[in-house]
Amino acid sequence: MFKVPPVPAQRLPALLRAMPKAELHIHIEGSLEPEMIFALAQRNGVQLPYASVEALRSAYAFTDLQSFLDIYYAGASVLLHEQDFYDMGRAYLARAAMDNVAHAELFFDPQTHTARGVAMETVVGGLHRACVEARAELGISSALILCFLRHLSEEDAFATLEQAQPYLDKIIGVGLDSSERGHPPEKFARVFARCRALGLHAVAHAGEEGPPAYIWSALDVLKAERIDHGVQAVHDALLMQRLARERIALTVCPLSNLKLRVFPSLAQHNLRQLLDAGLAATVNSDDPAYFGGYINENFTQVFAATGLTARHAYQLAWNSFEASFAPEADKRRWEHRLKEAFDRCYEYDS
Ligand code: HPA
Ligand SMILES: [Zn+2]
Repeated sequence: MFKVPPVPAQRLPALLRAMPKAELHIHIEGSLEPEMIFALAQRNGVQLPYASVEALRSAYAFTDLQSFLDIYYAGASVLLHEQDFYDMGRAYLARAAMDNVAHAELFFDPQTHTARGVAMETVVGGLHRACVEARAELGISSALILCFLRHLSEEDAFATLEQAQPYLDKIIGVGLDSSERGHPPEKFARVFARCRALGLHAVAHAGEEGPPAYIWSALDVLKAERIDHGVQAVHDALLMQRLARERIALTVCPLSNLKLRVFPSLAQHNLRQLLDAGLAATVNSDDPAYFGGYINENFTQVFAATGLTARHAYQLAWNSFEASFAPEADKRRWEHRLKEAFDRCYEYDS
């Protein structure tokens, strides 16, 4: 293992920003900034229940996951055309490249769009074009993960998979998101089995607000390869041992957890506990336009609040590459760049 050099505390934020990293938990609809929501509403003739960008932004005061989801789905209603999905994806990838994201795996929620009459082809086509062009023009690698909305039925999820069949070459995997409580992973056992048989990777949100039992069933029933959030695992010692032993990555989202009141303050976030227990945790932004920061902001704020060190930073970035679904050769290249960033750490200014 690479020996992480000592990094003076004042240089740590600059190192966090400069180090290459992968983002594995970003809902692309959650990257829609209020300005873009208004611009798309105007372009598409969609009426919004907010008078201005400021009025919309001031509605971003959440008390839990559901209070966020209500406004998040309303924001996504301005997306109608292939170009809209392209613009949204491209804007996120440009922003992520500025944060030295080498690779991003983008969640998208097709049911939010197909329910409004938008075709699957429009959604996947626009997002895929953004990924292809961003790689060529910005050098950022990316991939798409189709998420099923867990508050909807198994039947609806199967219909969505059916609609996605012609575009499976543009999708690396499936996920499970939306309202967690009352919608356990086992509700989607058969859909996930079908997806895995089709060669798709599987991930699932579990243990954000829901109990450790949902993490167990995401692993055992859905065969999820990563757990999105997973922070409630600390309440189950046996589960913690399993996650550590099997190196199952948790895609942790500190600012999301703060804004949705999963933790009362960032200082009380359990990221350090997860890392120190040997879990393959990563840092991600979840829905950056809604939660007050992109990935680097998540890194710098959670490090400042919890006293994480350069050794943790290296581990988090390394975990993000290891846990990604990218080709092994890409992972090795990014991990080499990561080491170089740490070797140059004396160059970074606070
Ligand atoms: O954090 C989240 N949890 C569940 N569903 C979501 N959809 C967007 N963000 C989230
Ligand atoms: Zn999420």
